[in-house]
Amino acid sequence: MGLLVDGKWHDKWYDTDSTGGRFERSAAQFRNWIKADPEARFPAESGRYHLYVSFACPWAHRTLIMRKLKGLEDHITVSVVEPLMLENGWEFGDRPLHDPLYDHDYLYQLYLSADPQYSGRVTVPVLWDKKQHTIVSNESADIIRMLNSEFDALTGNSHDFYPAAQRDEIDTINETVYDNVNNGVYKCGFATQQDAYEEAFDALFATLDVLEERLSNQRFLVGDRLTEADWRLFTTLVRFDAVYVGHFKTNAKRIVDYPQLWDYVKALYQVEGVAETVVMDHIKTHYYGSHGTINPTGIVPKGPWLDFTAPHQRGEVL
Ligand SMILES: N[C@@H](CCC(=O)N[C@@H](CS)C(=O)NCC(=O)O)C(=O)O
Repeated sequence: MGLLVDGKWHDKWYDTDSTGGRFERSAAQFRNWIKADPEARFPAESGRYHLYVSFACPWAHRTLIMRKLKGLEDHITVSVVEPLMLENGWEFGDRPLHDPLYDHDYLYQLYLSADPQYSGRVTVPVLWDKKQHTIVSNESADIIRMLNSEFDALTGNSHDFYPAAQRDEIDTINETVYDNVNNGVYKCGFATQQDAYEEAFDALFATLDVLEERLSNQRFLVGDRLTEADWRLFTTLVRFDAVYVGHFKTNAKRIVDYPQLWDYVKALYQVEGVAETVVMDHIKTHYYGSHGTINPTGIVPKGPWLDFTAPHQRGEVL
């Protein structure tokens, strides 16, 4: 685990000394947009863009799901890094976990080719432009919106996961889910002081209780149709019992203990194409094996046994 400073790699864990033991996620720095407009700097074109992801990462996972649901598999190529993130950060390996574009050993080399003086964390997902050899975006929240709308003319796929009429509601729920759940589990797991951990833990379970209640009255987070808000929540829920409960100490309850949330996560898992984006082996190997300060032995627990394919009650989903 490390970061680049003025173009040089440093092997360094997150700094929580200056924040009272609290983990604070830094903002993504490449924030360009692919546009449907052919005159744009990054126009939507088939075969031009590549997604670098980790199967372990919940943020990258959103982009894989959106690529799948928007029928973009023939238009945007993808490659997957090694599950372990160690002293050199994300690494490429032997096929199929190699870098198919440049044969780099480490993801930070890709960041350096986009910006030789880059300072910051080297994160997945990365949306890469093969034509200009640069990073379009390393912010998953932006990437899923581009995939949702900008390639529709190419694919003819008009599923809209961010419909105009629901945007305010989606943005509002996203904010709570991001702070307290998506990032909330990391705030628990990476806290280095008791009060910082407990604060994040309380906010996480208070929010899960609210979501459980909300899902007892409606099928999805925003009314009756699936939106990006659901996919953003899903990638955390699907990792929760297998990883966060133990590794990040988020153990007040498991997702299987919440009847609505468990039903909901199964329903989303069973949407066509989604199951193959959930690679539990990479997920468990990554978390338990990459964070030496949290799990020094690197032992990966064998359980739990979760059946996301069991029947659910949420009706037809997509
Ligand atoms: N804001 C980014 C966050 C991505 C992120 O933090 N990814 C993690 C993997 S789950 C990562 O690559 N971390 C490496 C690091 O922090 O050094 C997004 O949503 O795309």
